[in-house]
Amino acid sequence: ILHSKISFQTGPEHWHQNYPMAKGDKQSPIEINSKDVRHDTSLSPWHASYDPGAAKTILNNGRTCRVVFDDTFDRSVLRGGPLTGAYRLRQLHLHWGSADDHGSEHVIDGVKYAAELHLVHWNPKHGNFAGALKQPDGVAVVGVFLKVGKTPKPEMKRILEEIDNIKTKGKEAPFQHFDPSILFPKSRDYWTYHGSFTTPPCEECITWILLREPIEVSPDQMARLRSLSKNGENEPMCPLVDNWRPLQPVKGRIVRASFK
Ligand SMILES: COCCCN1C=C(N)c2cc(S(N)(=O)=O)sc2S1(=O)=O
Ligand SMILES: [Zn+2]
Repeated sequence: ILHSKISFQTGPEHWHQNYPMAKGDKQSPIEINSKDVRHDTSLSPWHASYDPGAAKTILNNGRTCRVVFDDTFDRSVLRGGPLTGAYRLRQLHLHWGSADDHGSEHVIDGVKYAAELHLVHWNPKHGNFAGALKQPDGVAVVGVFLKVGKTPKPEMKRILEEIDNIKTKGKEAPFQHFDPSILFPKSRDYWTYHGSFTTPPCEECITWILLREPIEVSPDQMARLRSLSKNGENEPMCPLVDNWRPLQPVKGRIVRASFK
């Protein structure tokens, strides 16, 4: 019998076959080892000034849960920190695991968090988002770690309540009057380094700003995230979990810290 084995080579170890950047020397995510981090006193604080009216929709694209914002003008912007100029907020999304002991993309001194929130901003000096992807200073992503705890952030509720309306791939729902800066932890401390998208085509256009202090989510909120399906509504339910990319080589890059 001819064993017709169709191997769908879609895993992260195969991305480079279609996206050569995936094997570049500035890939993300990476592990942050505090002993190798350099405290940079010249790093200024970062500031987000977001317009709640810029929030538009929330969707399940089969790979993550994403909130999209109006980025047609400087309406919701990120400034300061390692950045020059104002970067426009385009979307936020999450990466999470099938259990609480893993799920984040970046790892801090061996610690994997249950999830990682990414707020994606782009530099309007490059005209549009597509143009920004081609520039080393084109995109800035703020990463916020999520850990499971007893005092969940009430503001996380808003995103996770919407999840019931976008259970399957392709589902989109209005998501308005939302200021994502309410998701930020108290401390402004961050690490920053130059890296890439953690999904294909893996362009190396991202200034990563990873917040040191995690925010808390409840076990129920994590269960909701894990109740999303990778498949469409007329297909079998396939839990959308473990949508994180494995660690990539640091290749001599310096990670700077805004704190001692
Ligand atoms: C409305 O947005 C259209 C483009 C959506 N994007 C697609 C990704 N896979 C992606 C992954 C990103 S990550 N995990 O490196 O932050 S940022 C990003 S993104 O470039 O913002
Ligand atoms: Zn991401």
